[in-house]
Amino acid sequence: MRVRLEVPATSANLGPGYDSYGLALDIVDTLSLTVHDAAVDPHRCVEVTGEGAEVLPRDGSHLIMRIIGEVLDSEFPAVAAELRPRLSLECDNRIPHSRGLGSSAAAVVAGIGLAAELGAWSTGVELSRDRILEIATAVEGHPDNAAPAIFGGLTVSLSEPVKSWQVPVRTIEAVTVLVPSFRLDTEVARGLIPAGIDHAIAADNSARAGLLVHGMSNDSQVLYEATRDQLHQEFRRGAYPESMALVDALRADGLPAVVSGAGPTVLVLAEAVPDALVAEGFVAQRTAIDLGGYRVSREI
Ligand SMILES: Nc1ncnc2c1ncn2[C@@H]1O[C@H](COP(=O)(O)OP(=O)(O)O)[C@@H](O)[C@H]1O
Ligand SMILES: N[C@@H](CCOP(=O)(O)O)C(=O)O
Repeated sequence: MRVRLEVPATSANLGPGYDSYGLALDIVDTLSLTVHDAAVDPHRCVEVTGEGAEVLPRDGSHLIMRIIGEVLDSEFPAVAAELRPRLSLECDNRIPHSRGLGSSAAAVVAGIGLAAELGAWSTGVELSRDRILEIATAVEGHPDNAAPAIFGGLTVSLSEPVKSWQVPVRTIEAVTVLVPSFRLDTEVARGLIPAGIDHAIAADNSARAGLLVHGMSNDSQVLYEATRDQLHQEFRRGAYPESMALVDALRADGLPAVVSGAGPTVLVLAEAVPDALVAEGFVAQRTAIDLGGYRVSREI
């Protein structure tokens, strides 16, 4: 028995929607989980091609394998001990790591989705996508990447209680990501956010977050005003100065540019960016919006 799963990259925040807004992108990791007849070598149960192939572990400490094991234990305890030693995983990774494109959320969602499919096959019990979001949010600490990876499109999510809604995207079909070669660990970037925030800033961000929904659904002309943020990007400027310089230059040219997630990738809510504006060290890529979230299928 084999389960195949494709999971999209995601861009969180979109400017004003810190820890709540996210967009699924057509940059996809493909995973294949095999259930063998007998136990496999636990030190060599994972194969990786593409992003991270040189550094990711090949044993049960691999993030996706670890999540599969934890979800089998917690959600499908009757079959977990019998299944876990017989699993091997193949990963074909396309989502860049530590660039603000939701690679860790994609890995976590993939692990839960694979475990859910395996659990359903062996017990008949289905995990809903809402439950998968709850589990992924508990692991990630925020729902904004996991929600679009699960449901697709543009999502607005709450952390308490964990809940997410899809917002129809009608004004744009694709966006541009400008991906640098340098990395920033999301945990490090989260450590730069202050605990409290000025009331006027919160009010301004709230207005722009509402406007962003209007911009994505009805009127792309408002996307420039809608994407200004004061909740997170400025506090992190010192951690990604090149990205903020690029955001500033793109915005000076009238483009709705923001830092993607915790950075350092820059996201522009437009299908193209003039070549002259692409700063050295960044690679511009047009990417369609993924509308369905992760896809899973069984091969028996
Ligand atoms: N497909 C994957 N398989 C295994 N580990 C992964 C995968 N994707 C991400 N990770 C882990 O997550 C780390 C990146 O997480 P993070 O700093 O949150 O960045 P991102 O913004 O890309 O989510 C990687 O260095 C790696 O340890
Ligand atoms: N809201 C989070 C989003 C992190 O996204 P990632 O793709 O950088 O992991 C934050 O801004 O910290």
